[in-house]
Amino acid sequence: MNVLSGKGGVGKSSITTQLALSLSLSGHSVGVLDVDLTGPSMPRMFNIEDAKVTQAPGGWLPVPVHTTNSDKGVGQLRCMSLGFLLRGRGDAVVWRGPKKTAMIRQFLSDVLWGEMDYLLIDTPPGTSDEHISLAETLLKEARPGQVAGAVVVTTPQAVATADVRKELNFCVKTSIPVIGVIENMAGFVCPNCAECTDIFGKGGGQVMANDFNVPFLGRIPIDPQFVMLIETGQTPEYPQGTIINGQDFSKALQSGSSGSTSEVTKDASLLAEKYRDCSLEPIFRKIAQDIVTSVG
Ligand SMILES: Nc1ncnc2c1ncn2[C@@H]1O[C@H](COP(=O)(O)OP(=O)(O)OP(=O)(O)O)[C@@H](O)[C@H]1O
Ligand code: SF4
Repeated sequence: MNVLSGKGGVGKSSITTQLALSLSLSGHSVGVLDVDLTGPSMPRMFNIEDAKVTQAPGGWLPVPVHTTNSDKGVGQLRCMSLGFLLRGRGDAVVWRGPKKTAMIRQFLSDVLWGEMDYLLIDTPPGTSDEHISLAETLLKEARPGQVAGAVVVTTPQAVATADVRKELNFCVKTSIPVIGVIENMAGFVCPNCAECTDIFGKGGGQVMANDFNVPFLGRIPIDPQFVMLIETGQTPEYPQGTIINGQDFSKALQSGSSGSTSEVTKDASLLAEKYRDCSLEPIFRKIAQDIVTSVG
């Protein structure tokens, strides 16, 4: 599935990482392909910036992020990003359209994913060359039923939703099925009392989903602890008595996990363990389950 938005900074990459973690923690084999060639952020978000991609006969081997063993099965998460091929962290890609298109084609055809239940593709904002190339290649090379579709991310305000409407029109024009719309940054979770306030308004995502007759997958609030987790890999720490969506997160922190039955194997990234202590985890888990049900 493809995570898209017409607007930058709405949280596509963060949502891609969290959906990928939710899916792998529930026993699926997941690949994450970062085709944001001008600003690849997956290596940073998964805390695997120093990893190197290995060239094997027949293609590139993606970077393993983590493996989980649970009653639901063995979940694996692997990632491929241009970021691994750039020499330094700050290096930027200044290629023109045809070179970008060629690289995306190569990413889609030359990565040896192995067994995989879901491939999540994180795209740059807009409806640029990358998107058209990606849509064309995906639709041309996929077997019937293999392209699940696009998850479109928006924020609640009107401006974001206007840009995101263009993205939905793009999906209609290029015949990419839309799995659903996610409204991110929907309200702010206060770090003191966990009260959620709708600072950017409310409901733009739901209205847009209704207008395009596509499913609305859910609202994700702003949680400063989530920024810490994503940007620095730091464990979320909620004050005593923090109840979010009916779950006591301060208690979860004391016990070291939020009650999930799955165990992270020794080689697993700490990120997966920390992720389970974040208030947004139950929301992402529900959205991931709904996506699995909808795409099969
Ligand atoms: N629900 C949320 N709560 C708190 N912070 C968030 C949330 N969603 C995203 N962020 C933060 O917002 C910033 C932008 O998010 P992200 O990089 O995922 O957006 P993007 O749409 O992928 O951006 P780009 O258009 O640059 O690719 C990041 O610092 C991220 O940690
Ligand atoms: S939500 Fe409550 S605790 Fe949080 S900043 Fe506002 S008044 Fe203070």
